[in-house]
Amino acid sequence: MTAAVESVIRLRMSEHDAHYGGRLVDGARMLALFGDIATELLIRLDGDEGLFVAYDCVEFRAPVYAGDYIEARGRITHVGNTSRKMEFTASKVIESNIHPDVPSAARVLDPPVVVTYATGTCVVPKDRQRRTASGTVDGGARG
Ligand SMILES: C/C=C/C(=O)SCCNC(=O)CCNC(=O)[C@H](O)C(C)(C)COP(=O)(O)OP(=O)(O)OC[C@H]1O[C@@H](n2cnc3c(N)ncnc32)[C@H](O)[C@@H]1OP(=O)(O)O
Repeated sequence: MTAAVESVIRLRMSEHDAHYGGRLVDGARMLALFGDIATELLIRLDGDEGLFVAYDCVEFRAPVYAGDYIEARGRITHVGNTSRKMEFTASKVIESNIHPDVPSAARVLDPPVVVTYATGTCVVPKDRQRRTASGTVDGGARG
């Protein structure tokens, strides 16, 4: 049996990530994080970066601003022949810009606020899968 495969990325949204009025971050920024999460999940499961074939659900549930700390998580929910179905969440764990007169004021969100939720499917072609029968990646195969 293959152990549960999960991945986590935590980072701060920078001023470069602000795209809209009020320093609002583009929703595509969260999808870029999910792409990196998916890549790690595939490397851990199959020893290959794979390809994202489709999102079947993307929900932007709360706004993200420059200065916020975001924790993105993902897990594989189903392993098919070449397909790997995944579920993703991005949560705001620290909120910045909370005081109109004190730009450095910020607070920890407990519990975190889910800002983006998505499900999707990635593909690793059979000839690129390097998972052994015991569920571990065969590190010896190259080229
Ligand atoms: C980790 C992140 C990476 C990226 O972001 S990469 C950048 C964006 N992605 C791409 O550029 C990928 C471009 N697309 C492709 O190159 C091809 O397209 C694929 C290689 C991804 C797939 O091509 P083929 O293998 O010929 O497709 P099939 O044989 O029709 O399906 C393979 C498996 O994928 C499932 N599938 C196909 N379409 C969908 C869909 N729309 N939603 C959910 N699943 C889908 C099928 O069922 C099957 O699965 P089963 O092998 O396990 O039976």
